[in-house]
Amino acid sequence: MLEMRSICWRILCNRSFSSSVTPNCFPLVSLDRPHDIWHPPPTPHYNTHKKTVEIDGKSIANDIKATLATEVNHMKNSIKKAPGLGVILVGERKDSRSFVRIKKKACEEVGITSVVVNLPENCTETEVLDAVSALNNQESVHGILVQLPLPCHLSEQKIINAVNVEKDVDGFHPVNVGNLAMTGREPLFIPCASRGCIELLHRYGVEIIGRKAVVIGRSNITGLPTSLLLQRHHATVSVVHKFTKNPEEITREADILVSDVGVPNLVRGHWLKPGVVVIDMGSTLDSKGSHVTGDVCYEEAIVKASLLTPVPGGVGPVTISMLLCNTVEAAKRSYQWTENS
Ligand SMILES: NC(=O)C1=CN([C@@H]2O[C@H](COP(=O)(O)OP(=O)(O)OC[C@H]3O[C@@H](n4cnc5c(N)ncnc54)[C@H](OP(=O)(O)O)[C@@H]3O)[C@@H](O)[C@H]2O)C=CC1
Ligand SMILES: Nc1nc(=O)c2c([nH]1)NC[C@@H]1CN(c3ccc(C(=O)N[C@@H](CCC(=O)O)C(=O)O)cc3)C=[N+]21
Repeated sequence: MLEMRSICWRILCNRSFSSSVTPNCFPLVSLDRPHDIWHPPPTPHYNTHKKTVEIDGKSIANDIKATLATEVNHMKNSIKKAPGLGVILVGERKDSRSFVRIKKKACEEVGITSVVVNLPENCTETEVLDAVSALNNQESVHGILVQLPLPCHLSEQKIINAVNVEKDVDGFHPVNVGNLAMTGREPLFIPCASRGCIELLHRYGVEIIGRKAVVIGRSNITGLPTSLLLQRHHATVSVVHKFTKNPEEITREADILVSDVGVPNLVRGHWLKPGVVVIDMGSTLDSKGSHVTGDVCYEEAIVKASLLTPVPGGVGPVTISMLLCNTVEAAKRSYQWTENS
């Protein structure tokens, strides 16, 4: 038996948690706290047969969504309010439209109200800022997401800065990122893909403390927050980017490898140490918009890694469920409502 306490779970349930090690029964895991360091089971279930285990992100996401649906239902019965997500989508990019569709459907599944503001590709920055401001002021909207990337003529920086920090469910506002980076500070929201990555590691019994983690990519939305969050969970983190020389020499050292690049098959078998845990966050949609590919060469990784996320069906669905968590947490904070109130 392992005892695992997480702030997030305590907020959800106001009790500590004890469970046997199965991937589908873990509580949600949030940031580390001095007294909430999670200790892994002595014999992780995933590598007992020395065979690579594929991480089932879909079933974890379903599990999280079921928990959230119950909670949202309680909230509706108790205060007659539902959590609300506002999404701003600019332009016609196929991948962005597809991601927004997925997010909207996931909201429906758990009872979160969602509103999508569609703006044309050639809209002005003022129009986007006005849309952000309208959502900031809308009481029924607790979370705001501006789908990225934005067309080049719009300042992503200005627009993200305009989102109310308390509604920043993407966790991209500099105040939230700064608080994630600084020891002793707590962001209101952790970026969904990074939070999803830690969630998967915890649910599969992967020890993070003291392990060597390598993150490929350093973008504001995935690589950077993932490396910060892994550090907060006490991994020793190296970051690889476009200018890194001989990246495979660095990745071969990794106990945990996270790839956040968007280049299919960048990570080859000889980049991996035998037994490594691989989290493939890459998600590249083909030109027809029908097939998504990760960064890791799956056929080569499956014979080297101990644990591997597939694409699709790995970290992607968990990222979406983390967005739902962040939105429910935002609504709870806004109404000062807990399961026990
Ligand atoms: N599954 C999920 O939940 C999510 C998936 N994604 C996916 O993750 C991927 C990355 O997204 P995003 O971070 O927005 O992309 P960006 O293009 O913003 O960032 C890519 C990063 O990869 C680095 N990079 C590019 N080429 C190489 C290379 N050859 N070797 C090493 N590093 C390289 C860049 O380095 P440099 O900084 O030097 O330019 C940069 O830091 C995309 O496929 C996206 O769809 C994103 C969010 C969530
Ligand atoms: N403001 C903002 N927030 C984001 O979180 C954000 C963003 N902009 N821009 C783009 C990236 C990308 N991203 C993904 C989320 C889910 C999947 C996902 O669910 N993928 C499925 C497959 C999806 C499919 O089949 O099309 C899977 O891996 O199984 C992928 C990628 C979030 N992003």
